[in-house]
Amino acid sequence: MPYTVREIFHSLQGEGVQAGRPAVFLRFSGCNLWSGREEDRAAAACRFCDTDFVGGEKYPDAQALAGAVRNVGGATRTVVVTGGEPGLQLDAALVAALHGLGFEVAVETNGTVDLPPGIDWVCVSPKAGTTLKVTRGDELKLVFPQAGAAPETFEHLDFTHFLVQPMDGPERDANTRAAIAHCLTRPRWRLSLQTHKIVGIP
Ligand SMILES: C[S@@+](CC[C@H](N)C(=O)[O-])C[C@H]1O[C@@H](n2cnc3c(N)ncnc32)[C@H](O)[C@@H]1O
Ligand SMILES: Nc1nc2[nH]cc(C(=O)O)c2c(=O)[nH]1
Ligand code: SF4
Ligand SMILES: [Mg+2]
Repeated sequence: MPYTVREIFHSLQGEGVQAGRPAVFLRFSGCNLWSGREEDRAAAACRFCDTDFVGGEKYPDAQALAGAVRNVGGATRTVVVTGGEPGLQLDAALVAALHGLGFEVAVETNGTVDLPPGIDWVCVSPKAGTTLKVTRGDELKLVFPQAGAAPETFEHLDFTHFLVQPMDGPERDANTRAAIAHCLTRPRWRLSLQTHKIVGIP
C-alpha cells in the first residue's frame, strides 16, 4: 500500500511518559478530524491542532518507508508514528517492516480509528465530541482543558498512564496552571509538557 508522509525527522520525544527519549518521527499526512486548512478550522471536530500535516511525499510500500525512517535516525531505533492521524495509514505491513529494521514502534493517535496489532507503545489523545475506538494502551494524554472532555470520563479506560497536556495557544499559561491544579487534586493524573517547544527542537 502506498503511504503519504508529511515529514520524517530525528528528535527527542517531547511529550508524555517517554519525554526525553530519542526517536524518529514519522508524520503521516491527513486527519479525519480536520482538513488541515485554516479556513476549515472553526468548523472542524478538532480545532486546536498545532501541526501542519497537509501534503507531502508518497512512498510506494512499507519497505521503502521503513528504510527512509532508518536513514534519518542514525543509531536511534525508536519511531514515533504520528500525523495527522496515523491510524488512517499505519498498517501491519509497516509495523512489520519497522520491527524488521529493529525499531520499537510508538504511535500518537486520536483514538477514533482502529490500529493494527503489534504496536509497542500506544498513546491515545482523546478529542471532545468524538467516539474512542482505541480504549486501551500505554498512555492516555488528554489536551486540557477541553469542554466536553473532562478527565474523569476517561479514568475507567485501560491505560497504564493518565496525563493532562496544557492546550497550546493564546491561553497556554492559564491552561498550564489549570493542568497543574488538576494533577494536585486528582493524583492519578500527571502533567505532560511539550518540552520540545520549550527547548526549541522539532
Ligand atoms: C498533532 S497530534 C497527531 C496525532 C493524533 N492525530 C492525535 O491527535 O493524537 C500529536 C499530539 O499533539 C497534541 N496536540 C495537538 N494540538 C495541541 C495543542 N494545541 N496543544 C497541546 N497539544 C496538542 C495532540 O493531542 C496529540 O497528543
Ligand atoms: N519533539 C516532538 N515530540 C512529539 N511528540 C508527539 C509529537 C507529535 O506531533 O505527535 C511531537 C512532536 O511534534 N515533536
Ligand atoms: S486529531 Fe490530531 S492531527 Fe488531527 S487535527 Fe486533532 S490534533 Fe491535529
Ligand atoms: Mg507535535
